[in-house]
Amino acid sequence: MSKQYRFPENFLWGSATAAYQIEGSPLADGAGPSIWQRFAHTPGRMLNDDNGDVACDHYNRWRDDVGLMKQLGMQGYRFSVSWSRVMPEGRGRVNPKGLDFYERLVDTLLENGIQPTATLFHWDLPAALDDRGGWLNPDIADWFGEYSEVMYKRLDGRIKRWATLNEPWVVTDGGYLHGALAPGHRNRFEAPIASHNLLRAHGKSVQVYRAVGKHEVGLVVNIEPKYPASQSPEDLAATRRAEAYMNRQYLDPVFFGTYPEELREIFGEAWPEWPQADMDLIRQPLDFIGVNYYTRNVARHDEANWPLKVSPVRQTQHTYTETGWEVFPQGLTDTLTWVKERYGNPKVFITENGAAFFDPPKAERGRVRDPLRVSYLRQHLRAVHKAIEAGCDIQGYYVWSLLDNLEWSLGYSKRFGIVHVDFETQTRTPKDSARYYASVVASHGEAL
Ligand SMILES: N=[N+]=NCCCCNC(=O)[C@@H]1[C@H]2[C@H](O)[C@@H](O)[C@H](O)[C@@H](CO)[C@@H]12
Repeated sequence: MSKQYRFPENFLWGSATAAYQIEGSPLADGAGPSIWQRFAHTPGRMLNDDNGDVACDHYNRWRDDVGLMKQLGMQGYRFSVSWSRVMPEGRGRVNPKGLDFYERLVDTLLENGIQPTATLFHWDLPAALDDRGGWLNPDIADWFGEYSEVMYKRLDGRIKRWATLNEPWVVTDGGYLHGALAPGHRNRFEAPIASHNLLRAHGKSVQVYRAVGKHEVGLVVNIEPKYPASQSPEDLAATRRAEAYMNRQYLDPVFFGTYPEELREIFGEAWPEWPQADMDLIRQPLDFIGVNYYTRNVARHDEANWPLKVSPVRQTQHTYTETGWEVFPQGLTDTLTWVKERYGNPKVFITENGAAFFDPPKAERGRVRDPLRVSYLRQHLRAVHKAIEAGCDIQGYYVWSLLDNLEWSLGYSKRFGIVHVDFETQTRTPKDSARYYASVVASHGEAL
């Protein structure tokens, strides 16, 4: 075996999913609706009118899915908790059957030697809270703190690593600025408020964890490195705006207590003055940062592209995935070294990395060949190793995703899983990429 890809002894190899994308049964056993339950049942919002009523039926098949992770040798599993399954109205009443579901899942993961990592909010806000303004209502920081306390008190210790939020940028950009994701708003004035309240809620949750938790809590962000299409002043400024908007908007407040100045430039009159008390709340010390990496962006100035005035430039020399993302593994190394240099080499887990390539709706004689995904994983894991060799404190990697699942408003049209799901029969079939990833895990990276 080549020794060139040696990973740290305690490096954790896992896979990741999210509640609304895999569980199904969104209203079972006393669960309340989330905004994604509402959004997915709103005509015209979802490709092919797909929804999460069944998804991967993980709510009923969770034990077999843990068995699948065991079979693949997974050491960790990152999942998300459906807030409205646990608290149907988002605050106040706790639904014991909702809590029981996650407790059984966690106990079974532990019995199988798999470390659970839970994300408290992965986009599926309780609909009852959205009725009260959702992320636009400043009270949501306390609502999220209350929900966090329920989860921390019940499961901390068995869960030793918590993430408060998943990708506040996507929630804001998709849910409040461009409207492609729930709750489907398109408002330049709402987006900064929602984004700020997401960070305030994160800060409140971390404060609660420091009071009742004994292990680790962090934040998961998507980072997409920006490269200028040219060295023209316009393209360089556009690249800086895009980089501030997607990559610094969340980590700067958390690490420095300040927003990037470009945000006022981008949002203009729609960017409020934020109280110092808010910035102090957001700036809670964290135990780790989760980085989700998919692709890079080559940015050019585009006066017409509201409000960022930036557009991507397609790179013809590289492969693109089914979601239209360039395969660019060097961007992962660049992202990890950028985080190290800008934020003082914090402990990082790559909490999502993967790709959608075309896979058939059904396996053929028990096999699903996905060479492009095998190549994607190999290249990106090598990119991680390169960052580790550059001194980055990377402590784990979760492939997105364990299962083919509901790709939000793109429905079931995009398959990210290393395990194929036949959505007619719910049959799971490990793809070639699952076998490859399992061999990498078993060899602790040497099979890369
Ligand atoms: N150009 N461009 N932009 C790329 C920006 C990526 C934004 N989307 C994500 O990161 C989502 C993350 C989410 O956690 C998961 O729930 C989603 O299923 C995956 C796959 O979509 C990724």
